[in-house]
Amino acid sequence: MSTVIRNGTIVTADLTYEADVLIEGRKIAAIGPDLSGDEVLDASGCYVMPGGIDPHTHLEMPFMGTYSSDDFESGTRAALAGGTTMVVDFALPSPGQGLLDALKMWDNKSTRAHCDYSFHMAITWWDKQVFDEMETVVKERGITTFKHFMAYKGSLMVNDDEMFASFRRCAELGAIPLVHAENGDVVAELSAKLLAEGNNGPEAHAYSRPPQVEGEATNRAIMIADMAGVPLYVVHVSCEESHEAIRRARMQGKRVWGEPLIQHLTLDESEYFNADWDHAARRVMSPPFRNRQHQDSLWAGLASGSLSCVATDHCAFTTDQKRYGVGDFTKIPNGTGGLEDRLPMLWTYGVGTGRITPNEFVAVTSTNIAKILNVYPRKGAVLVGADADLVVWDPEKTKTIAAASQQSAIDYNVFEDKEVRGLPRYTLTRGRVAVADGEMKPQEGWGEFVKRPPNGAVNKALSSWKELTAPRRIERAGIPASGV
Ligand SMILES: NC(=O)NCCC(=O)O
Ligand SMILES: [Zn+2]
Ligand SMILES: [Zn+2]
Repeated sequence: MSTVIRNGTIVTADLTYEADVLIEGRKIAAIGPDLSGDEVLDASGCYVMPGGIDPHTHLEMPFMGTYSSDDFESGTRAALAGGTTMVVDFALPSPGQGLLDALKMWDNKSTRAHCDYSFHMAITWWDKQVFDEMETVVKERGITTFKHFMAYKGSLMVNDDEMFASFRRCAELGAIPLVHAENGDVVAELSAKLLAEGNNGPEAHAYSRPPQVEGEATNRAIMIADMAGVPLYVVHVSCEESHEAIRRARMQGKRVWGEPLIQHLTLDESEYFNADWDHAARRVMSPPFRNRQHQDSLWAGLASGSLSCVATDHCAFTTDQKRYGVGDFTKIPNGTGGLEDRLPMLWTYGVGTGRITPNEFVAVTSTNIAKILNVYPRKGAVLVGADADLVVWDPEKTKTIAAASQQSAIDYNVFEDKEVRGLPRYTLTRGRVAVADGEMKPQEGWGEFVKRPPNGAVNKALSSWKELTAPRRIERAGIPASGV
């Protein structure tokens, strides 16, 4: 069975050109003029792009006394509806739980996925078992990224000594550490003070996490990674202070990537001042939404290349779940949705306004992360031999975002009423048409786990450089090396 995508304009991270795409089975078999196949998809007036890769989701995540409400079934269905064909979720051991044990739980949940997926592994505690199991996670399971929470004191947070030890282990294994960069100690102090002063509404969540807590933690993680000799990926960069630390590090030759979210790019802190408690609480996430200046900084980072990937951190809680925090903002489950809306929102507010080009759009939604995760060009590419994870993008198609018509299982949408221009005409997952003109054709269980090889090009280059510039003993006549 073959499929040909006809009459479209291919847009990749570096090229725009007219050609047909022939798919045989799960792969792209040919690219060129006048191709034919058993099934024809008309792409007239459309762009043919690599499907989106969302590197940051929390599907059915146990968190703050509950579970996020989108699981791998509804979450990946939402992804495909919006043109995303691969998600990377976080396997999260509870403190004291082994990494391999936690992975079994994520293996079970993910059997329902409609599109391909991979995992990051979180390091939530530290001892010899974790150190040892990291090797199996990388070498046998093909999971080469390890997340560290510098916030959520008392639950997921790790301290600097644990982070340094884990970063060094990542360096040895050719893996990449990720950080949620907020100073958890300061957040805990500020939260207690705000509550004591009677500030218990959702807006106090934002007051408890000012940009400084993010800037400080980002800079600290960058320096720790540099001392450990490992690249670093900073998730959900929301403010200039954090972006500044990343920008500076990159200019110094440090290997650091920053990931803003579509929510921080397009929604601002005024959401928390809404008189409706539910409206504000539904938007509580960490880091919180910021002001216009921070948003401008993030957009500039995407255009200039100092920020690399746009994600969602999709972690969706219903209104009822958010209400656990009535009277105490620290109990509002942290997280927002966005899987279905990331591409249309970024196209509308990024390409539609001229802040980024269509090629930059492909880079930040797909190709850059495929390279960072070392799965390029199998994913993130329109090339012969690549997986046929594709989106046929209609730049003129419009809709008004509404919870009533979304795939996500929750009862609201943080982008409610936003008008978007630019939507999938078709979404293909490994050659299978999962969305056709707004009609969903999902297949539960179609999604496959994507194993990733360690030691990508950046890890290799950085370890060579660190080895070359490592401190060396000065030989002195009559002084033995052992010190005896
Ligand atoms: N971001 C957020 O508020 N919730 C999801 C967990 C995390 O990434 O911190
Ligand atoms: Zn986080
Ligand atoms: Zn997250």
